Amino acid sequence: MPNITLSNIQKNYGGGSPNAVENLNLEIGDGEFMCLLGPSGCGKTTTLRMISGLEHPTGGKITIGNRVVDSVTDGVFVPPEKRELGLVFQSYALWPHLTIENNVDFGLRLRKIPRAERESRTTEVMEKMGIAKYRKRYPSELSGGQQQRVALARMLAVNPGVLLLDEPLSNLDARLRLEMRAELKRIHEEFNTTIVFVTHDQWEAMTLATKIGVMSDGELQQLGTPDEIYGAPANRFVAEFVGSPPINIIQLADDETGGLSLWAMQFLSHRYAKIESLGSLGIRPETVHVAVHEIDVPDAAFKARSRVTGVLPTGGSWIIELEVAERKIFSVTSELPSVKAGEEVYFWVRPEDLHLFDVDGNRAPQAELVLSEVGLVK
Ligand SMILES: Nc1ncnc2c1ncn2[C@@H]1O[C@H](COP(=O)(O)OP(=O)(O)OP(=O)(O)O)[C@@H](O)[C@H]1O
Repeated sequence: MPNITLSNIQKNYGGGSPNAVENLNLEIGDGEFMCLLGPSGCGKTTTLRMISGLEHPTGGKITIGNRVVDSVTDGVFVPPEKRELGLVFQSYALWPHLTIENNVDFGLRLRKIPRAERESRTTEVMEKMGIAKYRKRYPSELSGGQQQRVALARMLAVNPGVLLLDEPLSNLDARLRLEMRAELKRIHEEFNTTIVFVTHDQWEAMTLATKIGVMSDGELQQLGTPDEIYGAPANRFVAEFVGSPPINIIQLADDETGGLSLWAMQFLSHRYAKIESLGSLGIRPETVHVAVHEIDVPDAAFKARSRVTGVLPTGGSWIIELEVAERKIFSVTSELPSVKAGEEVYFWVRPEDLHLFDVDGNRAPQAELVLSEVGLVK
């Protein structure tokens, strides 16, 4: 199955608008489940449509396998139907006048596949997708989730090497979404298909992807595995976009934020000499520990005295809201908290759990390394 390579891809829709996609370089490997993740308007759909050939880039080159399918400088453009890709968009239009079986069969007919082969292929895919029992029904007689599965089956029947999916689960309720996510993951494993999936839903991306490309304002912010994106965000945008509840950010070198910023700077300057190059400190809520007594806090930890202002059950876990020097810090725990609103406590964080960003908001890995090494030495 082919690799897809985007080199310096740019897209401008004209009319004086800014570039919808800017200097995008992306390599999608064989068998990859790549999620393009980002807020509304960041250029995800435009990118997917350029891969499919539904949209023309205004700069750069796209290669699928060994074939250049788009090259602005060389004037190459391969139309969508010649790219051998499967497409499913938010609205997964099925043919209303055709039965489910004929909808699934549709692409095979177009390709003039012999009847016996068509029948066996259609049956196989419908059985795998759990829709064989609806084969004689019409789309209007199925639920949204069932129709979604028919749309996927129709695509899988022609066995495309690559599936391009644009928010294909956005119309489903929470339970069906979950089921369909599991279904997609299964399809990916079973059919060994390369999948490019567009979503603004971080959970969807984290649960499905082998690689995530986080986009903002037409630019790729980070490309990495879900663990890399979550555990080592390349900049503050990625850190704040991924994670729920969101990462706590403490702005450094800003006297007006008061005590917490100052304590953070003191803590960091004891361990990391070049404090002036740092701009902010990020702390994921699940790494914020709460202790009633100072003695329970490890020596090397970053700690601050705080007050519990709320304990919020979320079903299976709790968010503890803490206030320190007029700032809110959120902690998440899966164990029933022993603290109550109004109590004075310490919150503490292991040095290796601190995310450091420079003044431009980019991750400062060297500083983190120094910090965690020094931090562990008592
Ligand atoms: N056909 C078009 N003509 C002009 N501008 C467009 C067109 N399609 C998209 N844009 C603009 O390009 C930018 C990127 O849009 P795109 O649809 O790729 O974003 P997205 O990340 O997929 O957003 P969403 O999640 O809302 O679908 C936006 O500013 C959008 O307004």
